[in-house]
Amino acid sequence: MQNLYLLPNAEEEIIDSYDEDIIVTSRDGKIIKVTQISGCNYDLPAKDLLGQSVYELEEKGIFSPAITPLVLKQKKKVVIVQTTTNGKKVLITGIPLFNEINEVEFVISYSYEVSELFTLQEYLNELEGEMSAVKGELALLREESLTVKGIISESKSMKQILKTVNKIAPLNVAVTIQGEIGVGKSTIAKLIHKQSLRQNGPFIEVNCATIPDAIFENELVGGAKTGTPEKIGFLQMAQSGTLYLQGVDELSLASQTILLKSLQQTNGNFRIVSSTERGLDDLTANKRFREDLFYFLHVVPIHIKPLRERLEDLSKIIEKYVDRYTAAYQVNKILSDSLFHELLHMEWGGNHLEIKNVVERLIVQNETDIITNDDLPVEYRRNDSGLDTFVIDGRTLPAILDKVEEKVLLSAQKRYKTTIEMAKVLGISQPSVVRKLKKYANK
Ligand SMILES: Nc1ncnc2c1ncn2[C@@H]1O[C@H](COP(=O)(O)OP(=O)(O)OP(=O)(O)O)[C@@H](O)[C@H]1O
Repeated sequence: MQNLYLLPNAEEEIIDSYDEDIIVTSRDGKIIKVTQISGCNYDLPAKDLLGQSVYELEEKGIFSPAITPLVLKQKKKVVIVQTTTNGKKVLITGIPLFNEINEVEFVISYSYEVSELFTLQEYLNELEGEMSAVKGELALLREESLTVKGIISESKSMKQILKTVNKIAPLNVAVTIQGEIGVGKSTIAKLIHKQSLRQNGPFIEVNCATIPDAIFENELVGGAKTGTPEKIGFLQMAQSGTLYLQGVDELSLASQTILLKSLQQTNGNFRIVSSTERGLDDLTANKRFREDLFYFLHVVPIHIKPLRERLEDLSKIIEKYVDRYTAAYQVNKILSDSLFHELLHMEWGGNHLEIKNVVERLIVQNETDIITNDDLPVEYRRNDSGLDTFVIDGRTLPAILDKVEEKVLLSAQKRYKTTIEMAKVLGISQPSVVRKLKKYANK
C-alpha cells in the first residue's frame, strides 16, 4: 500500500467533513483529534477522549484492544473488532500517517458499530447449517424415492423394456409409457431418470388427473403471471432433472393446450416422461388428444403389458409380496399350491397394487400356517360352491344343504370377528347365526 502523508493544516478539514467516528492519535498514543460523534460507541462524550492515552484507555478496558499500538507496530493499515464495555462490537480500521522520514507520525482510525452484523452473521451461520442439513435430507429422500431396486423382469416383454430403457435413458428424448393402473409405469419412469445424465437432478411428478384446468397453468409455470411470484411451477422445479407427467391422457383439451404452450415457451432443461393408461394414438385419432402435443411427448413409446399377460413376472411378484409381508408381520406362512395357481389365473386389473393388497390381506387376516383358496377375500373367491363333492353321495337334499350351510358358516366364522358382522354378510339375523354355529359346533 502506498504510504499516506499528513498534509500540514489539512487534518481539520478532513475530520470535520465526516459524519463519522474518527479519532487521530499521535505516535505516543495521545488522542489529538476527534469528530463530534467519536466516543458514542464507548458511551463517552467526544471531548472526554481528547488528550487521553490509548494505552490507558486500553488498560481500563474501554478500547479493547486499542488499535494505535497495533498500527505503530505493523506500520500498515489494520482492521480489528473491538468489544466495548457494554458488549457492543465495533469494527475499527487504523491507518498510519507517515512523516518525511517514513516514521508513523499519526494514526487515524474510524469505527462502525457492527453488533447487528455479528448477529446477522450468526443467523446466517445458523441458516447455513440448517440449509446443509436440509440439503442432506433432501438428497437422502430423493435417493430413497428413486430407488428402483428389485425390478422383476422374468418375462420376455419386461426384459425388452429394460433393454429399451438402457438404450434411451442417456438420450434426452421424450418417452411415453403406456399401461394399466399399477403396472409399473412410474417405476420405469424413475429408472429412466436414474440411468440418465440428469440422475442427480430432481424427479418431479405431476399428477395430471388431479389438477383442475383453472389452476393448471399456475401449477406448471408458477405465479409470475398471477401476481404470486413466490409460487414456483413444476417446470422450474424440474430444471436439470426429469418432469414426469403422470396420467397425461387425463388432461382436458384446455389443459393440453396450456401444457404444449408452456413447454414450447419454457426453455426447459429437463427430460419429459409421460404415462398414460389409454393409447395416446387412439385418443389423438378421436380428437381427444392434441396431435401436436402427441408428437411432442410420444417420441419413444414404451408399452407395459398387464401382469396377467406376464405370468413369469406375476409368479415372482406373488412370491416377493409373500416374503415381504411374512417378514414385516413376523409370521411363518405359505400359500397352498392350489391358491398360488388360483392367484396366477386371476384378472388383476390393478396389477402390482392389487396383488400387493391381496397378499397382505391373506398374510394378515388368516391364522393358519398354510393359506388356502378358502382364505381368499370373498370378492376374489370363485363362484362355485363346491356342490359337486356333495351331490352323488346317496345323501338327501336336506343333508347336502346342511353340509353347505355348515361350510359357509364355519368359513364366515374364520373371516369375521363377530356374529353381528357374520349376520350382516350372510343376510340372516344374529341370533340365527349363533344358533347355527352352536348346532355345527356340537356335531
Ligand atoms: N417390474 C417390477 N418389479 C417389481 N415391483 C414392481 C415392478 N413394477 C412395479 N412394481 C411395484 O409395483 C407398485 C406399483 O408400481 P408403479 O407405481 O410404478 O405403477 P404405475 O403404473 O405407475 O401406477 P399408476 O397407474 O398408479 O400410475 C410399486 O410398489 C412398484 O414398486
